Amino acid sequence: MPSNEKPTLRWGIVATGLISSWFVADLIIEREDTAPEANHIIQAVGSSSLDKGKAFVAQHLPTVSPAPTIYGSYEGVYADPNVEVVYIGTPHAFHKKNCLDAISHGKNILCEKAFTLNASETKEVLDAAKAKGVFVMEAMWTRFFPLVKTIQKLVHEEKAIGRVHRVLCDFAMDQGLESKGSESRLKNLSLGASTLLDIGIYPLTWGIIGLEQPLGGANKEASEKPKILATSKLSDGVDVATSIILQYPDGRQAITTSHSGTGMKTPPSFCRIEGSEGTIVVDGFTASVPSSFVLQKRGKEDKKFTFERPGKGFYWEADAVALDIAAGRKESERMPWAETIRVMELLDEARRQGGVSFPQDV
Ligand SMILES: NC(=O)C1=CN([C@@H]2O[C@H](COP(=O)(O)OP(=O)(O)OC[C@H]3O[C@@H](n4cnc5c(N)ncnc54)[C@H](OP(=O)(O)O)[C@@H]3O)[C@@H](O)[C@H]2O)C=CC1
Ligand SMILES: O=C1OC[C@@H](O)[C@H](O)[C@H]1O
Repeated sequence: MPSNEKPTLRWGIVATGLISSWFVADLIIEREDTAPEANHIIQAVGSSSLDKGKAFVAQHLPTVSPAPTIYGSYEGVYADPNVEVVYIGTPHAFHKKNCLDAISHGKNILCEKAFTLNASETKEVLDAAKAKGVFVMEAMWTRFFPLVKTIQKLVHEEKAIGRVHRVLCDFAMDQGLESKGSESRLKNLSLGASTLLDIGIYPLTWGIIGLEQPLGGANKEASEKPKILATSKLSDGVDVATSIILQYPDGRQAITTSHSGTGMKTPPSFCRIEGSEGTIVVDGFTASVPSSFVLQKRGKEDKKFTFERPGKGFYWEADAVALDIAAGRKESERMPWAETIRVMELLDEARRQGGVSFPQDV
C-alpha cells in the first residue's frame, strides 16, 4: 500500500446481537466530519443460525454491495480466506473459545470487552496469538475517542489541571434485568453475567485514563499496579452494583462505580478528573459515549470542548485496527496486550473482593 493511501480492511462479524449491529452500522456510515483513516468492508457475517445471519444482513446491511457472505456458523467466518480480521461480539464467556478458534485459522481479531472472563483466559488467548503471529485487540472503544485523546493530552501532556490527584466516575444503565430470563447474558453466570464486566469496566477505564500517562509512543507497557478496594451488591450471584477505589503509591485515587439499574434510578454517567489547578468534567453521558467535556480552571472561564460523532463512534477503534494491521503490528499501542491483562487482573481482584465468581473461574 502506498504510504499516502488509506488501508482497506475486510471484516468477518461473529454473532448477530446488539453490539454487532452497532458495530456494522458504524463501519458503513458516511463520515465526512470525522476524517476516516481507513476503508472498511464487511466481508462476512457468521451466526449460530443461517436464518439469523440473513435477518441481520437484511436489517443492518441492506444496501451493502457486494453483500457479505453469510455463514450459519462462526467457523465459516474463520475459514473464509477473504476475511482479514474477525470481530467478536458474543457474550463474555465465549470470547476465549471464539478467539482461540479464529487464531487457529490465522485470523486477526478485534474482540469485545470484557476481553475474557478472567486474566488467566486472557493470557491463554494472547499466548496463542503470539505463537500464531496474529493481531489481537480488546475492543475498549472508549480509549479511541478523540474526546478521550484530547483529555489525555490536556491532563498528561499540557498539565492543564496541574498535578492530577483524583478521578470520580460513575456509569449506570437500566439493563431491565428484572424482566430478563435466566438465559440472558446479563443474568446467567455461565455466560459471564456481571455488571462489572459489562459496564463497570468503563468507569475503571476512565479512572486509568484520568490518572495515568496514556499508552503509546515511548510508553509501551501498562506498568502501574494500583491497590484496589471493591465491594459488590449481588443478585442471584450476579453483581448488579460495584464500587471500586484504586489507590496509587503516590496517593492518586480513583473512585469508580457502576450499577445496572436494579431497584435504582440510573442518572446519566459522569467523570470528574481533579488536579491541583483545575478539574475536567465529563457530564451527563449515556451509552458510554460523551460528546463534550468542560475544563474548569481556578480564576479562568470554563472552556467547553465539543466533538462531532456521527453514529456511535465504533469507527475510531476500527480505523486503529486497520492502521495497525496495515503496518504489520500485532498489538495496539493504545490498548496493548499488557493493558488488557492488567485490566482483567483488576477486574479479577474486584470480583474476588466483591464475592463474584463464574463457574469457569479456577
Ligand atoms: N462496546 C460496547 O458499547 C458494547 C459492548 N458489548 C459487548 O459485546 C458483547 C455481546 O453483547 P451484546 O451484543 O449486548 O449481546 P447480545 O446478547 O445482544 O448478543 C450476543 C450474540 O452472541 C451470540 N451467542 C452465541 N451464544 C450465545 C448464547 N448462549 N447466549 C446468547 N448469545 C449467544 C448470539 O449471536 P448468534 O446467534 O448470531 O451467533 C447473540 O446474538 C459483550 O462482550 C458485551 O460486553 C455489548 C454492548 C455494547
Ligand atoms: O458496553 C456496553 O454498553 C452498552 C450496554 O448496552 C451494554 O450492555 C454494554 O455491554
